[in-house]
Amino acid sequence: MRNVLIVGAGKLGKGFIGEVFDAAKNWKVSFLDKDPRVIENLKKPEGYKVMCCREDRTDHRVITDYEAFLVDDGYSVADAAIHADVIMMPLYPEDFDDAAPYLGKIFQRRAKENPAQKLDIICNTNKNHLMEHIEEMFYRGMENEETIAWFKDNVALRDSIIRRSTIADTNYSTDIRTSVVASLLIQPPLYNDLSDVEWMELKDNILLLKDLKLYTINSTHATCAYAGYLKGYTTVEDSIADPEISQLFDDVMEESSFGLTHEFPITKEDIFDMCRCLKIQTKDAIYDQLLRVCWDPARKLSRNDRLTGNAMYCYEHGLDPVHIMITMANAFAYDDPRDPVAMDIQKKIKEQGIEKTVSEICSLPIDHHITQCVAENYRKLMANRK
Ligand SMILES: NC(=O)c1ccc[n+]([C@@H]2O[C@H](COP(=O)([O-])OP(=O)(O)OC[C@H]3O[C@@H](n4cnc5c(N)ncnc54)[C@H](O)[C@@H]3O)[C@@H](O)[C@H]2O)c1
Ligand SMILES: O=P(O)(O)OC[C@@H](O)[C@@H](O)[C@H](O)[C@H](O)CO
Repeated sequence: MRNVLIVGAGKLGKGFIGEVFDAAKNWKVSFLDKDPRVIENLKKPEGYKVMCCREDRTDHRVITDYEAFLVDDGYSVADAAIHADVIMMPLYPEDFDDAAPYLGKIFQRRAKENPAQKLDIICNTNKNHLMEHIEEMFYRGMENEETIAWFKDNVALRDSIIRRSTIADTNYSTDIRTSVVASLLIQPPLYNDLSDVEWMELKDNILLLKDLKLYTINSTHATCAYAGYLKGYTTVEDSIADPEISQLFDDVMEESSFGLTHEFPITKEDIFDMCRCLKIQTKDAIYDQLLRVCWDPARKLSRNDRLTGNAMYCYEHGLDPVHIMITMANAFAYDDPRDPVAMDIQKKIKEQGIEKTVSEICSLPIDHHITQCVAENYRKLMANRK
């Protein structure tokens, strides 16, 4: 048996990563999470359920054979971390600032007790250009140069690209749905062979491909989600069935393709290849929640993320990103009270006005064409919403 430790046992951790390693049979799966509700639920004898929606069939999987650890001061996960062959980290970007130093501390023991076993750490976020920061966060937890030297010689810290949606009502839910249509693309090389784990694929050029994915799959996903929210829909499926939103989706994809093909040495075929999964219909719908896809609009609107980053590539290469800027305005109008970041943006708009808020959240000058157009779109949208 080989050992995988999954750090972050929320929707993706349980519903995608945990499920595929469990299905691979010769892996012992352990989970680590900081939320006591996640661990309490995972420790129940009935385990957790995943509805795996494939193109031709739906598998109803029940996963029971694993260990689950809470992040605690006693480091109860230490043994699992010291003997892991692979550590998967399906976390939000900001969570690495706690999770990596926590593991870094445990690695001080691993470097002494189990130095020869090679380790792969695979990060699972939608944020690009984050790996140097994550590496620094690991070192922050290590108090001596020997552990850092051991880490550099024996650990492959890698990024990945996630191309599937995995849904549940909460991160601690044990009833999860996942769309099984595309592999996890992992930056090579790894020390361990993952070829027995379905949906894991080594892929070169992850840095470029991650921008490509974020600026197509995620920009259109966000487009659909913010427009859908404003029309009162609650799922991606209902939203995309609306002809107006479907047209906006296509228009944003066109603009994204223009920006990417002008910024990078890639072709429309590369984009089509990455986005092939968007065209695959699963036999049963997963009912992807708009709340999850809209979640944290400040990150999604930040300078190098799926909306502003995309709009800037178009702008810099001479195309006015009219439809991406509609989506950006929709994101500023998104005001679901369950989303604290959206609430924070609404407060900023009230206090300092839309232009300053767009400039601040998107890190663009206040007199920039994109700032001005997004603010204008927002004003029109709000006038019609009254
Ligand atoms: N769910 C999806 O469909 C999906 C798809 C693509 C990418 N992603 C990305 O995957 C990551 C996880 O998303 P998710 O939907 O599973 O979120 P989630 O909120 O369901 O799960 C995240 C889990 O991480 C745990 N966590 C946070 N900090 C931790 C720490 N320091 N130590 C241990 N556990 C910690 C949380 O308690 C939570 O249970 C995000 O970066 C997201 O953008 C998700
Ligand atoms: O996870 P986020 O918040 O960055 O983005 C929400 C969704 O767009 C995202 O999770 C997708 O479902 C996923 O990237 C699969 O394409």
